Amino acid sequence: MPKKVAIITGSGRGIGAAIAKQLAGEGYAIAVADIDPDTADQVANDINQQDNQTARSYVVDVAERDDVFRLVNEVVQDFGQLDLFVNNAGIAFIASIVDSNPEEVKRLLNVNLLGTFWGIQAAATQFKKQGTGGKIINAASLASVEGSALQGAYSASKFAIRGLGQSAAKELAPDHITVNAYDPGIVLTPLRDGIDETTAKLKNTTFAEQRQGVVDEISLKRAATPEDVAQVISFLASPKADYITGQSILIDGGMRFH
Ligand SMILES: NC(=O)C1=CN([C@@H]2O[C@H](COP(=O)(O)OP(=O)(O)OC[C@H]3O[C@@H](n4cnc5c(N)ncnc54)[C@H](O)[C@@H]3O)[C@@H](O)[C@H]2O)C=CC1
Ligand SMILES: CC(=O)C(C)=O
Repeated sequence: MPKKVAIITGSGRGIGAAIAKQLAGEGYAIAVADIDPDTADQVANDINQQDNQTARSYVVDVAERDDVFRLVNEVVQDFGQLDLFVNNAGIAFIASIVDSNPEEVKRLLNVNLLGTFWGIQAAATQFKKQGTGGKIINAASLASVEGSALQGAYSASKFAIRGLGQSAAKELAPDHITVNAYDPGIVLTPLRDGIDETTAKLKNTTFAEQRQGVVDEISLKRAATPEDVAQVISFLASPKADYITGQSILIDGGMRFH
């Protein structure tokens, strides 16, 4: 039986790399798609070195609609089909709304929000063409349920991704396409390190103190690993989640309840 095929954007490192490795271990052929060709190659090589695991690397800037459609076409040419699209790529910066640089704001919205929009559009177009149904999973965030100071653009992008996912879930259900999201809290990745480094500078404190302050807010008293998050994507991608759509799952160790 041919392997199911998954595209994971932003899978050259961090949460995306953990998702790629988790799903490869579960039998998916993986398209490791990232703007950084070197890290994408590295993750694909790591996967291919495991017994019976398959991956290929692809370069994509998710902010570019043509790039995202080209990615889907290339993956279908290489692997014959598409079953799962994970819109994981995302960027963040820390600044007050008043001080936010307009170019940085536009780039963030282009990558996080429009990148997810194009991903849904390209994946759903392919699923409809195949007539197979499919699964789309989007990276939202704890920042999609509660805004934080110094994360205005980021929070706006993540709230919007949740709304977009709900609309897509309703529109695509007749084609047996489910659309869900994951809402991590604090995950130990380069993106989170960047947030804590900048926040520490702005608050005139150390990185260690800033990080500890954040971890103190987590009921489980530890930040998540990328592998913690990948377990939830594994569930959402599996047949166990066939009857779940339009949902967003908090993975924050009990920081917020709603
Ligand atoms: N780390 C955390 O604490 C949290 C992360 N998230 C979300 O999870 C997702 C993954 O985050 P991390 O792994 O922490 O980030 P990361 O910065 O460690 O990794 C992101 C990956 O995306 C790639 N990327 C960036 N822009 C891209 C573009 N335009 N096109 C294609 N690839 C691009 C980067 O090259 C990198 O490999 C993001 O959407 C982020 O907003 C959500 C909540 C918390
Ligand atoms: C990076 C991120 O999504 C949070 C919640 O800080």
